[in-house]
Amino acid sequence: MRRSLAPSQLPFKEEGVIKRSPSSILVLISKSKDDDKPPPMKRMFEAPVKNVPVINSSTIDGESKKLLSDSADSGIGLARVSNDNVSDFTQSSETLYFSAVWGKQSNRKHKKWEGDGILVVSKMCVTLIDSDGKELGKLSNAKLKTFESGERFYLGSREVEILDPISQSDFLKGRCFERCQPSIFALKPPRPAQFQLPVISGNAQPIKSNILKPRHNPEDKGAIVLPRPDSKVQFNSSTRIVDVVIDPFLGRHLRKHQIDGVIFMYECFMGFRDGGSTGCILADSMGLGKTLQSITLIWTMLHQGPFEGKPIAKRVMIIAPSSLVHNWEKEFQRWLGRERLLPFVIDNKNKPTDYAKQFNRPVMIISYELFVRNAEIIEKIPFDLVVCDEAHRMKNLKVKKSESLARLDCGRRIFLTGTPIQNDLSEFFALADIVNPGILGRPSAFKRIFEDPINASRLPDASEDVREIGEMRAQELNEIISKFVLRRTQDMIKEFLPPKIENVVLCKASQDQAVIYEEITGCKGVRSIFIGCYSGCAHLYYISLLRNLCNHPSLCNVTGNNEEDERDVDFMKLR
Ligand SMILES: Nc1ncnc2c1ncn2[C@@H]1O[C@H](COP(=O)(O)OP(=O)(O)OP(=O)(O)O)[C@@H](O)[C@H]1O
Repeated sequence: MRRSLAPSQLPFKEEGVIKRSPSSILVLISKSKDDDKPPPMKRMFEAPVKNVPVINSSTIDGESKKLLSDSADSGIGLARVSNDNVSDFTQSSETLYFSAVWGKQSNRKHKKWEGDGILVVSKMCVTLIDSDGKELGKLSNAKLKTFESGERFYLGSREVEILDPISQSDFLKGRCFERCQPSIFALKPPRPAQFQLPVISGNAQPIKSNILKPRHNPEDKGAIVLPRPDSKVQFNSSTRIVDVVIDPFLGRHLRKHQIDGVIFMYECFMGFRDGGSTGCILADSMGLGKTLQSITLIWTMLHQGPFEGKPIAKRVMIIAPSSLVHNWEKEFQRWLGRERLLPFVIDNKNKPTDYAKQFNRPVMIISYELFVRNAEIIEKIPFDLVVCDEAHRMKNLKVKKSESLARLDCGRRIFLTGTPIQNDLSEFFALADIVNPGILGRPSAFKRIFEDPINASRLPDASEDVREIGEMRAQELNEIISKFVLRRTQDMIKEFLPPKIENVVLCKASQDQAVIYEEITGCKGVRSIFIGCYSGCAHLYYISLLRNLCNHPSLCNVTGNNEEDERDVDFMKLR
């Protein structure tokens, strides 16, 4: 989207001053018996009579005139008239796209446009879409009119001005829509050095050395050095850059994919990746060691930083399901030992207010339930990093934990989850929007630009066009999310796992199980499934009933949903 052409900056143009692009005029032609008559005042695709000139064959050169008349002969079609090369789109099925601005119809000279939009001009119709992907109006069977930069026309109750052509690929990928906004949390520059009183001679401090040493030697064998800020990152030129090296105490345990994961999280955390957002989702599948990767990053950030070597984080909060809170504590102990870092675990005795008062234990671990209950107090603690384990719990933006988290004044957020997309893309949107506010745009726009076209393209009866646009949008979405989402599968740790051994052990059914089994398999519903004439969809119901029976007969709860089956299976006999 061309922000320089924001509606507020585009007043209506005065009569006769519309600038015509010298290189390209696009003409939409519909052969009609009215074509030779002057257009009535408020017909679709006609310029407002007062201030917008209508392009017709008398306003263009000879060659173009020929093209127009040729095109007009063949009915509805598109023609591009160009000064240097003339190409005929009359028979073409090509769709063309333009950026545009739109507003209410009015004759006021200095009116502000209400919004940016996109015009989709196909052979048969012209559609105006707003910058959120919402269709604002459509015109089919358009009458003879022209398209070029600066051209204005009416579409329904709106007036539209064409800006520039958009490439087909930008439209198919959804790039022309307004969506990616940078995170609201900009990278904080290092704090300026504190003012120091001039000292009396003789008591002068030794001159600070210009060379700062990294905490661990980057030259050591096996040293893991994190990336330095590059030219994309803004910082004061006098700031000294120091290598950040992972503590070898942890580094020697890290597997290759874990090193990559720590580097990825570090780059996001520091805003070094494209887009500059500072949140990320580590979506490695189960067992890849997301906890160790997070602990490594936390430990590094608590002691080091690339700018003047100053640590980047002073306080870190880890939010986890209550069943995993002590697991986190144990993992800290396992990898760092209590003498290096003793996390502050919030429970009935230790409150967030106690954590806020002390400075020796920088890492606070809290369950989601206690986090929500203490949200108001926690909001006042200046955390530099928040890590959320099993973050798919935030798949709904309206639940309290999501709302409380979104309110935290800490832009450095790391979400850990093995299942970032559980059911649909709107759940993923919620995660992304909390971790990097605004990165996927507004929810309604995301739905229209990505979710709906992608879902539509996966339906079995999707047309070729629908499939193409869905695939392109999916590709584009992947590209956007790859900046802040990292996912690896268990292939990464295959080499570290012992071979899988499967043992099949057959167990004889008990007498009760055998009787119930006969009851179930002999009932009307199951019999009709077996002979293939069951019209309902109770297959899964019976499968889970039989699976429960294998575990224990008392799990066959017949007071379930399916009344018909309940009547059919006479479990009362068993009691
Ligand atoms: N480099 C390593 N060397 C040895 N053990 C490791 C290493 N990385 C992780 N582990 C161990 O593997 C186990 C699984 O790790 P972890 O719980 O972090 O996985 P995860 O990705 O968080 O899985 P989940 O999605 O189930 O939470 C843990 O017991 C952890 O201590």
